[in-house]
Amino acid sequence: MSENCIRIATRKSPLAMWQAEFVKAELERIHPGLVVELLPMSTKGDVILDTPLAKVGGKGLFVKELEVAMLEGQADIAVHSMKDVPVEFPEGLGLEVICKREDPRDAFVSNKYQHLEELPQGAVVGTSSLRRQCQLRERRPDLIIKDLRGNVGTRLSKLDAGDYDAIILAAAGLIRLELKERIASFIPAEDSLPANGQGAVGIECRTDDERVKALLAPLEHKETRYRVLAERAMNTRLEGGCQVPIGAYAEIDGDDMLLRGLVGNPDGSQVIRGEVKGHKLDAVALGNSLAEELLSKGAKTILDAVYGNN
Ligand SMILES: NCc1[nH]cc(CCC(=O)O)c1CC(=O)O
Repeated sequence: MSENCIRIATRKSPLAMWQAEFVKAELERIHPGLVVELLPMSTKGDVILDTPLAKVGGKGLFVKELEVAMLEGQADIAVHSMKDVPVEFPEGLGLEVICKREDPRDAFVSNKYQHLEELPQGAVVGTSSLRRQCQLRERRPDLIIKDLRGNVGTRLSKLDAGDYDAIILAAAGLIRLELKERIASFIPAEDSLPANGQGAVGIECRTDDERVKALLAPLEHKETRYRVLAERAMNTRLEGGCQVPIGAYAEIDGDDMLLRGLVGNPDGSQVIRGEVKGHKLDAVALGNSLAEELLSKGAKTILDAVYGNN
């Protein structure tokens, strides 16, 4: 591949394309003369759109094809929503850069109501995220949760068609796609603890590609990396697949990190919460210790039931 070119493997969804274009623009701005090309691809996760994600199973549905492209040399880097990146990378690939985080909160989107609290008894809420479902049901067992899949645009059109009273989406995706005005209200982390990595974009590349790694380095955002490291460490220790509602959210103030986590049942009948505080440089240790705390408080029973380890 030419010395002065970088090829980005990306999914074709508008959000994935936005993220790839963002990285392209940043790289071209920082390295005048560098040519950055996009290689848009379909992934298994894009193809199986009519099955609830929790039932599709298998990790990394949205990244595998991109990784093959890098290993085979058709592409140099892949840009991912950190939320969708599996904890382990194939031999020869690694997550070189984590970019500055967008708003990590979940967003309440509705054409009729401003806030979650305004929803009447039995209102229909769209989400396919077990994490969001669990936290909604915990407070409002009366709500009817209906599955909602597809790209951000598809989800909004299903809301507009009247299929739901409200839907929950990541604020970051809406903001990036210039759809911020669709957000009726931001749901505070206390009420809907975000998924690990939500709102952060990561860049994967071949671990031995020093040329590409040097070009990518200026895009790294340290604070976001510590936060995402802590959140992912918690998830990793819990072996969090997509069948279990798990939330993990780290914040940094100076050198201090506060990491909050939860594990629950999809129906919200059991929700286990915990938090740890420590130095941001101990992000991974904090994630591990929070996972241990959650396991000892009963998360183990929930996980065993879901994974059939009894
Ligand atoms: N699971 C799909 C997905 N992956 C990343 C985002 C949003 C943006 C982000 O978290 O960076 C979304 C959509 C959503 O959850 O509403």
